[in-house]
Amino acid sequence: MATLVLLRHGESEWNAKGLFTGWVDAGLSAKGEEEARRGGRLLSDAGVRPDVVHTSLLTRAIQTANLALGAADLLWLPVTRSWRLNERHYGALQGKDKAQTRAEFGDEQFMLWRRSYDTPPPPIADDDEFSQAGEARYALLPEELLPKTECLKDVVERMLPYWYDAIVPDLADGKIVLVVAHGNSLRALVKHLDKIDDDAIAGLNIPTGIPLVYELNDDFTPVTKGGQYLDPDAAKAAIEAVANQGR
Ligand SMILES: O=C(O)[C@@H](CO)OP(=O)(O)O
Repeated sequence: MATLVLLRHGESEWNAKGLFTGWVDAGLSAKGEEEARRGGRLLSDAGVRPDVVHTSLLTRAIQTANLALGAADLLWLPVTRSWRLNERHYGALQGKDKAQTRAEFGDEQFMLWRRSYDTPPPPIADDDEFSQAGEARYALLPEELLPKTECLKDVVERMLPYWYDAIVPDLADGKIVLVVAHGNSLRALVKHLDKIDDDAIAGLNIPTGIPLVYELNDDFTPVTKGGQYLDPDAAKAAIEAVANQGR
């Protein structure tokens, strides 16, 4: 049996402003910093002590990992980072206000872009102020792999190689693995773990800063579908809030 802990970063400055964020490198808000610390305390209170950590390359996930690990007195843990755990690239919607986008394009189109499995937003132009073209952080990434937009299906496809090549080997070694990532990269991972179908995944939202613990069987399938949030009541309220963004 193996233990996997998923943690979405705390509230970012852009979450607080209601903007589509994607690969834009927004930092945590003061509330998000506190959520991250609380996530670390929830882990230690529950006696869940990760052995290794995986994060995306985005500041809000890295800050969250650091704050949570600091609160759990685990800042010394080995950490590996990958672009494959990044948030979904939101294409030309990056930097746009969610409520305004919904008002302009209507509820159906807004939800298609936000939660459908295979409809990506329009691609972002390289000269858009919110494009990642030329960012030093992705200098080692071949140009054809740097997304200009992604739907959740694209995220599943670019995330799974990291799951199988980097995370599963740690789990197979008997390590408790903490993955600190994003709303949509974690939705992609949960879709895979819980075998959620392409339509039903639209209804799954992940709250900021609350650890989600999965016990896994020897074949890395969940013992209990959906795992267990360490603060289920807070998770329920926060999931509702994520679902209602832009309204
Ligand atoms: O803007 C984003 O990048 C994501 C996560 O904050 O938003 P949404 O929940 O709308 O997919």
